[in-house]
Amino acid sequence: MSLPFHAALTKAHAPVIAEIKPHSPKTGPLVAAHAVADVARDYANAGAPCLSVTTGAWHGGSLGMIAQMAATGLPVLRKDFITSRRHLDESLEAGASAVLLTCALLRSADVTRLAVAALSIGLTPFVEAASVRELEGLQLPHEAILAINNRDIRTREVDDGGVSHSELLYAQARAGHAGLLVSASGLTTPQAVARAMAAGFDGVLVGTALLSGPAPPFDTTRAFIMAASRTVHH
Ligand SMILES: O=P(O)(O)OC[C@@H](O)[C@@H](O)c1c[nH]c2ccccc12
Repeated sequence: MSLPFHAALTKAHAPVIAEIKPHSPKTGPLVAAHAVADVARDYANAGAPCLSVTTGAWHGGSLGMIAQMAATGLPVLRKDFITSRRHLDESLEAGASAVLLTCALLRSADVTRLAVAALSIGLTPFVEAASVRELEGLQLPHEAILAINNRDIRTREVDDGGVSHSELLYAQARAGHAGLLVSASGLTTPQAVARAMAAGFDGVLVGTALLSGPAPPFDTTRAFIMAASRTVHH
């Protein structure tokens, strides 16, 4: 039996996790707090199967935004620095369907422990790794989602800063995890999304680009959704 966030991504025609990051440390304000519910509705209407929100204060987020976004009926990923069982319970109570576990913050044994604990209360663990070393020690339950974070400071300067990082780590990630693989962060164009899908990823996560484009979020999201549409194989 598959949990809601995992199931929604698995069966999506265009597996785009659309994220709201109210404030970007890099680009400044992206969404006013009062507009979170409206943007979530735009994402849903544009065809996103799953949503994500950064709840940390440094991103202008809050726990209450989860419920505002879950009101769309779509499952919501909580992105925050989650390091304890208490954070998992708090996420569930706030209405989340999935939680971020960041490899850079946790020992790999703790990633596994928290992933198992998340699943036991019905939350999908969304585990973010950014390097060969972080991937090496990982032992994840099959129902966890493994995301390659493209924002890796160590390679930012030698690649194009985005999807090529996912392409480089794809084979290792696939070999180390039997479940879903997502390319996350730094996907700035629909072309980058198409490349991640062509590389073999099961989905993508996009935040800033949906909110900072010249067009309204609905139109931008449509373009990213089209780029992620799965080609039908016979
Ligand atoms: O806005 P982008 O480049 O599409 O990236 C989103 C997301 O991955 C990023 O916000 C993120 C990655 N890891 C995190 C940990 C906490 C909060 C936020 C994040």
